[in-house]
Amino acid sequence: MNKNEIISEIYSIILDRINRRPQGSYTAEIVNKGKGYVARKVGEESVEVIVASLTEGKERFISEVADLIYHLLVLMALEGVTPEDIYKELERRRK
Ligand SMILES: N=c1c2ncn([C@@H]3O[C@H](COP(=O)(O)OP(=O)(O)OP(=O)(O)O)[C@@H](O)[C@H]3O)c2ncn1[C@@H]1O[C@H](COP(=O)(O)O)[C@@H](O)[C@H]1O
Repeated sequence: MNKNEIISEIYSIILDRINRRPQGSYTAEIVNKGKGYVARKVGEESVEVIVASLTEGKERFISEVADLIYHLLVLMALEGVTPEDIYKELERRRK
């Protein structure tokens, strides 16, 4: 897989899980608990990124950043916001 496309690929898989809600899908499990639950997971993972940065070292930091990005993508999907929307906003801000 092209590394530059991994965010879009995972986002597509997340959309599929939200539409189909298959058994055994973690995405389906947290989405079934509601947007508030997913939003709180984003908050929880953000705190874990901070703790990893301050006390736990690089490997743990990488793992927690990946967890945060995944949960953010789920929340974005529930908001109807795509990675392309975020890329556009970042592009607009670029100096
Ligand atoms: N990238 C991820 C990913 N990163 C982290 N996680 C899950 O996020 C959880 C991490 O949260 P926690 O540490 O709080 O663990 P937890 O205690 O199990 O979570 P809670 O009970 O608190 O909700 C773990 O259970 C991981 O399995 C992910 N789950 C799925 N993906 C991607 O999403 C796709 C769809 O996954 P499914 O929905 O499981 O099919 C997969 O193909 C992956 O690409």
